[in-house]
Amino acid sequence: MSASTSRQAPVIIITGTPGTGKTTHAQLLVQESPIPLQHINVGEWVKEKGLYEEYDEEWQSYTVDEDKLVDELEPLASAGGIILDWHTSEVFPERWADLVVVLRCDHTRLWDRLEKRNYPLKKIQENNEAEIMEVVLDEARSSYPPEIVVELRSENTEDLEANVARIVQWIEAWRKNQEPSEQ
Ligand SMILES: Nc1ncnc2c1ncn2[C@@H]1O[C@H](COP(=O)(O)OP(=O)(O)O)[C@@H](O)[C@H]1O
Repeated sequence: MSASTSRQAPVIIITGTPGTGKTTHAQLLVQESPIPLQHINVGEWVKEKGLYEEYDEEWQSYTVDEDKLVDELEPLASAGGIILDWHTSEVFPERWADLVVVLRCDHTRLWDRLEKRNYPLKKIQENNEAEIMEVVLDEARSSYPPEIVVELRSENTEDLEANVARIVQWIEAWRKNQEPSEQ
């Protein structure tokens, strides 16, 4: 049920606690992918397209209008060839997803990355705790079939390069699998 046979290119969800490296991975993947992929930084999309209900000053984040977001993304997901980069995944319907990558990072390293981003202390603490408690991983595992959910470490550049190479291999295999149904 996960992969749509009519799609010419897959939908890849890259999720993980803020700071684990989703955007960094997505950007490199766009460069390395054997087929064109559009990187959608969902948080940025929400802001640009006004797909939110309100801005929460205390948490310095937007309360997303999930129905609007799904409606906006539906045509792109149906066509395929996108990377959805967001810290939560359950809002994306299972039928969209061909691969769900969950990035993980040591929590002390994550703390440093979020501090550099000038996040308020409360937000750093919350994200740090979420990473320790595997909140994003649990969410992905409870939203998608186990065979399409992959947990990858994102501690350093070696990890980044190895992860992207692995996703590229997965794309090649996905393409091969699609061939018989396209003829
Ligand atoms: N695997 C990695 N190796 C080295 N630095 C990384 C890695 N992943 C992320 N970073 C760094 O951590 C910071 C946050 O990365 P980013 O991709 O913006 O995370 P996210 O999109 O998950 O919030 C950036 O400064 C990025 O360069």
